[in-house]
Amino acid sequence: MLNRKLKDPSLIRQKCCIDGQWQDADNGETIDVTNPASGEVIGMVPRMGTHETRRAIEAANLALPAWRAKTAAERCAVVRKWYELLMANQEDLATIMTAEQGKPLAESRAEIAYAAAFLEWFSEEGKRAYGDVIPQTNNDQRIVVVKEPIGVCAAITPWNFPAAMITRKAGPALAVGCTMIVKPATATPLSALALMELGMRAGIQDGVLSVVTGSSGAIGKEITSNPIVRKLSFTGSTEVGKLLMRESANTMKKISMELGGNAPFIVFDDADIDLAIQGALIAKYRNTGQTCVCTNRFFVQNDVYDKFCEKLATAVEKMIVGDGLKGETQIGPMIDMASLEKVESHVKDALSKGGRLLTGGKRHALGGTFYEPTVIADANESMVVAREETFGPVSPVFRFETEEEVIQRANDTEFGLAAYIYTMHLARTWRVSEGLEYGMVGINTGLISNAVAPFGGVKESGIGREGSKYGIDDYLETKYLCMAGIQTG
Ligand SMILES: NC(=O)C1=CN([C@@H]2O[C@H](COP(=O)(O)OP(=O)(O)OC[C@H]3O[C@@H](n4cnc5c(N)ncnc54)[C@H](OP(=O)(O)O)[C@@H]3O)[C@@H](O)[C@H]2O)C=CC1
Ligand SMILES: O=C(O)CCCC(=O)O
Repeated sequence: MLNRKLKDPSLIRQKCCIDGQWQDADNGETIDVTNPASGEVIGMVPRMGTHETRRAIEAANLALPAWRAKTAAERCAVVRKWYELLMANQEDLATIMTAEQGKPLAESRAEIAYAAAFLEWFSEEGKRAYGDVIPQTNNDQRIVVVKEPIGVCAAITPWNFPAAMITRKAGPALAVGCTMIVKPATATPLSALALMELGMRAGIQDGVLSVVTGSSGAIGKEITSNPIVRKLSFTGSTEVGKLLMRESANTMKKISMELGGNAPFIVFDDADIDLAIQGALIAKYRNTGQTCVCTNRFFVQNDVYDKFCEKLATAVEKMIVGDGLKGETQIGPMIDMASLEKVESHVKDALSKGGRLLTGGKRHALGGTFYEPTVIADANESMVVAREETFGPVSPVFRFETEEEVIQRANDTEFGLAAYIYTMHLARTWRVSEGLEYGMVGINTGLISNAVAPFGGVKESGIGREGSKYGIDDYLETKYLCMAGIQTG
């Protein structure tokens, strides 16, 4: 039983919070929440739809005037308190996350700290939504620019980061005076509801934040069609992102999209290979390969190709697969059977097109949705893994000869989220970083995520930036005040 593992079992909420009230679905329907490591049902949440979502939106609209009228310091104190409560409950929140998502407990703890860091950062940055005074072109006028909260916002979030993707959106929204409705992924609602519970304890007022679980189609349609919602922030697949963008066009919402990737990880001959292996393990196998910034394609230069493949396979072979709640686990289960089957099909395709299996390559003996961490050498561009995001623990390793060639191959995708390069050559670092059509480039590191840095992609990987000082802009409107009559008044 999950609640027996928690210091504070009241963090497990199985109702949604709308307008400060914990509620069931109008028709009483529920959805089971399962542990992907065991298949065990660990809870149930309401299957809400259009009407409940509309009520949450209306409550957010009613709560907006009072929330935006508070001073930035007052709002930011609440967000800061929320941060403190996340950290005070880190262990319980991590346990809930691992139970419903599967990632190793150490990664869940790290995600709670990462999620909390967004609240801490925006509780400070929210006080700095500065405007401007622009030098006038006519002495009778003053040109003043003010920043205002955009209004009622909505967040639709994925299962792979059940806490951080919520705080990365709700933190800036609430800090600058917006209100928000969150629709978490159906696979991981308990983390979202636990965050909501802590948000209420922190003093978030009724209606300022609501969490609605249930039918993604119905909730999504209400969010995108309702004119009250002025902004939608989405993290998830490119396919759903495009659909939501199309649906939002009619009401001309401001949009942030954080979508899929096809990250290249480029290792040059002059790289520190051991450092590159360390980075590769993080950039590829974190969250069992299920992050949008996970490496999808390794490109390794000729002279170090064999050495890199051998070292990577040796390190990957040692990774411990198992239930994330067990302390030693490094690779948890895939989120569901469909994800496992996608990984299987990518591996099968790669091996049928000349890939050389160095380790892994099949379902793990533990059964369920566990898959062996895998390394495939001699990858080539005819393989599906070259084009599609695998979203699983598979490393295809491509060989390259020249810098120009690898930049061109790395950019040969519709995606442009994260890229990684390993080289000790300073001028090359600049050339390659500038040549890569990606929103983020890790240089001699496999871990780029940081609340103080701008996270986001180019091309079909999305629109907008989250985290950092840039992440606040998406929740603000710029208003221009033209003040005349200065000389005559
Ligand atoms: N960029 C990223 O970080 C992520 C990328 N992905 C990629 O997408 C693939 C599929 O994963 P999946 O979880 O299905 O991703 P989705 O894009 O389907 O899910 C992300 C969120 O969108 C919701 N959603 C799904 N369909 C709709 C809709 N029609 N209207 C409104 N909301 C909707 C989901 O709800 P619900 O859970 O209820 O379906 C979830 O809350 C992965 O294998 C991976 O390749 C997935 C997650 C994150
Ligand atoms: O994978 C994702 O859905 C985005 C979050 C990843 C990160 O912030 O590191």
